Amino acid sequence: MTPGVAEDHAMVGIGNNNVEPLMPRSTVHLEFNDINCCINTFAIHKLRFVPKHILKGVSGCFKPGELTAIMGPSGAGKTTLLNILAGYSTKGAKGEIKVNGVQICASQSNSRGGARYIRQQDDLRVHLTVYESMSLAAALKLADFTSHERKEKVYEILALLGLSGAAQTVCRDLSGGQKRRLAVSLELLSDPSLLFLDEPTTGLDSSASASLITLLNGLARGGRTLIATIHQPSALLFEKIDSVYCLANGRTLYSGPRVHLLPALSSAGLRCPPYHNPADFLMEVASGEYEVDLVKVAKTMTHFKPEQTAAACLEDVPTIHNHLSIHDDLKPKALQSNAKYQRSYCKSIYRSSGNLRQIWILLYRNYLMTTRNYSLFMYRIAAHVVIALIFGYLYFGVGSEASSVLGNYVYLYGSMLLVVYTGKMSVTLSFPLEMDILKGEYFNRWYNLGPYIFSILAVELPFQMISCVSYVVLSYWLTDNPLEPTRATLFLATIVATSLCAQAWGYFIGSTTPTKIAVFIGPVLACLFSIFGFCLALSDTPYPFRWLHHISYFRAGFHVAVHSVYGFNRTKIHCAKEYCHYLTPSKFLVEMDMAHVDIGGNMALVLSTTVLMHLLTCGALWYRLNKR
Ligand SMILES: Nc1ncnc2c1ncn2[C@@H]1O[C@H](COP(=O)(O)OP(=O)(O)OP(=O)(O)O)[C@@H](O)[C@H]1O
Repeated sequence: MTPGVAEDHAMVGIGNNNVEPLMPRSTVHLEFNDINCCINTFAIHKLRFVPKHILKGVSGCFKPGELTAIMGPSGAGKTTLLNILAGYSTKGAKGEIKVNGVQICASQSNSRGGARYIRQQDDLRVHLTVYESMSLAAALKLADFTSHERKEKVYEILALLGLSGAAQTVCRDLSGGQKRRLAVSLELLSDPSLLFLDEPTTGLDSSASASLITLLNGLARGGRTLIATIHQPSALLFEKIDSVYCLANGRTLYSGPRVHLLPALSSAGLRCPPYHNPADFLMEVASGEYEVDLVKVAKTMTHFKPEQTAAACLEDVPTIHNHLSIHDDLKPKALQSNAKYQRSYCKSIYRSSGNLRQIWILLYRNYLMTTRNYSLFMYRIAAHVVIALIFGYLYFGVGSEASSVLGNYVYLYGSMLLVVYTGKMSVTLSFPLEMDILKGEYFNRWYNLGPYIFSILAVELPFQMISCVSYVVLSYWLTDNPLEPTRATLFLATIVATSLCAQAWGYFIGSTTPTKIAVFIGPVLACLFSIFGFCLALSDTPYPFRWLHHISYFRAGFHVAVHSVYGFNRTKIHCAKEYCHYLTPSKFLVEMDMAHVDIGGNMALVLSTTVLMHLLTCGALWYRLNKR
């Protein structure tokens, strides 16, 4: 461990009982000014795009040591604001964000002081246990820790979030509240100073919500800046919130300490009835139930708390730092004068593991998940074996009989179609189904895209190969096709390569099209490509469609497969009938327009298409993950 990191460990309390456990290494002041968000949406009745102003010049600041609730009626722009502040989605955003005084543009998607974002949906790997999820995340995020230190940290966080008892529970079986707490625990591993949570209490009952908010409050007390969108907290829950940021129709209605909310509302002539939940009252006001001019109300409330203006935000830093016993070096003056220092100050000092180690950890994670969910893989192998038996039965012995050459041709075509469909369709939904969780993990910097894709392919590629081999070995033998090593090996290699090419297409389609389109575009493309070379000879193909013949990996694979069985000067085939039209294999190849098949060229087409599709998939995923 490097000396610098050892010091940092001391600061976060690892092995040091004098410091508050799990205290972040730095504090983050988040200030934002005049944030606007305008998105062009298509208006069907006007048949054109019209601008939709979601946020209209909102400003405010969030301080360390506080849990701030972003509240407001549905559609007020809470999630949009949270996304922009976190840098998660900045589409259509304008304005200025300052992290410890360092300015960034709202439309920039870069780091907001090493922020972590916990989204509304539980992005958990359901087949892993709580402990496995935590220890794998720790292995990815805490490269400089020894395994003993990582283990200690995992247990420390699990204890803090009340999950010690559920450590060996599979995530799928956790309650809603436990899932939310685990989502928080996973991000706490790298001690983020700034944590965004989108509706953490949605779907939880009142007691689970209360315990989660209490916990978030405790985390904020450790010096973190916690910002959560909360729909309609109960009075009990509201008590645990330090600051309130309320939006109404995309404008700031109130920004300030919770305890000042009711006096501020009163100053605008809005008195909360006795025994009424202040949070409910605020929501009623924000929803327009009191028929008051909300812009005027907001203005009056701002005047009620002048210290809540953005300029006052940084002035509070010394107090907070003193309160948190942060290192003397991290003083506000230095923060204001040295932008470069401020940036490093905000960054997470926890070093993520390198690419090779990420591959190793992600492979292990995939292995664990696959062993827990092996039925899917078993079904796939079983499907290939069953189809091999059915084809073997239907086309029994056709490969060695001249009168059944056309039957064998259909078997070869059917085999190609099967491996193309299974290769493509088994992975088409891989990325769409993974996308949400991948986005969350990638945004929170668990790993890089390269190791992630490698770890997926390292499991899927061998598996598809095994499926193809089990199909070919059985069906090829039952149909009595030539067992000469060269022919059989070439046939097997062609089938496997074509299937892997279809698989690469499946990944590409899944990573570029919406789920519902992906599931039908895959078969449509497979069907289109299969026509060329099987039903349609090149000479019969109209000129505008000939390029499809040339780029069809299906055609290339199919021609090589047929050639491996009937080409290479195969001698006359046994004829059990009086007359067999295709007694000579070369005659069959000539009539099928396959007399001259360029084996190398076709295989190169299949392999290069495979590589190209994987590269395009990487590019598409990278774009989707980095597009904000
Ligand atoms: N990408 C988008 N394109 C068009 N409109 C959008 C987009 N994102 C958000 N909106 C619109 O902006 C408004 C605010 O959305 P947002 O999700 O921020 O509200 P919210 O306050 O979080 O609501 P809720 O509490 O219901 O989740 C809504 O009317 C929503 O339809």
